[in-house]
Amino acid sequence: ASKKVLTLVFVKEPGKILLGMKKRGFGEGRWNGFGGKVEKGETILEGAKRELLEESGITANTLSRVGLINFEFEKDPVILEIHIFKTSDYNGNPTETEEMRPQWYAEDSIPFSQMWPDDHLWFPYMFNNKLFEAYFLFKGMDIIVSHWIKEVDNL
Ligand SMILES: CN1CCN(c2cc(NC3CC3)nc(N)n2)CC1
Repeated sequence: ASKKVLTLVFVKEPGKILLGMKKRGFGEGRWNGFGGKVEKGETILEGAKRELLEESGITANTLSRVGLINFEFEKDPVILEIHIFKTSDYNGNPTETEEMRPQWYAEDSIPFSQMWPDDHLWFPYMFNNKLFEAYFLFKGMDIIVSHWIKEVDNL
């Protein structure tokens, strides 16, 4: 199996979270945080900040770690390793880009039915500031065959 390292960043305000509607590509039609691939010559953190800026117009001054998830798909050798961050220390206003249409959501009305099916399982860890590691085995893009989530002290 091979591993693809990806990032995912959430922008937070008290009681609110910024989500983006993915307009094309992987995850199109689902609300999510902002992220993408980590390029050669950049750290995961640099990649996360770059993708946030490219996809939302927001510059994160500091990112804090939220969790680490490995996703596997039946019959597919490529594992996605997603490094998840959040920020509430940032500059700029959410701006629609070719990739994403940003919108603020109250934390108690997240549109989970229009998001990846794993999200409602690990979002509570993010909201409760519990650092976590997780693994999900998917069948296609909509069915979780198995998963685990554990709190960790550090990643
Ligand atoms: C660069 N992007 C970041 C977001 N990402 C995913 C994936 C995901 N589930 C996996 C079954 C697909 N769940 C969330 N929330 N985000 C895909 C790669």
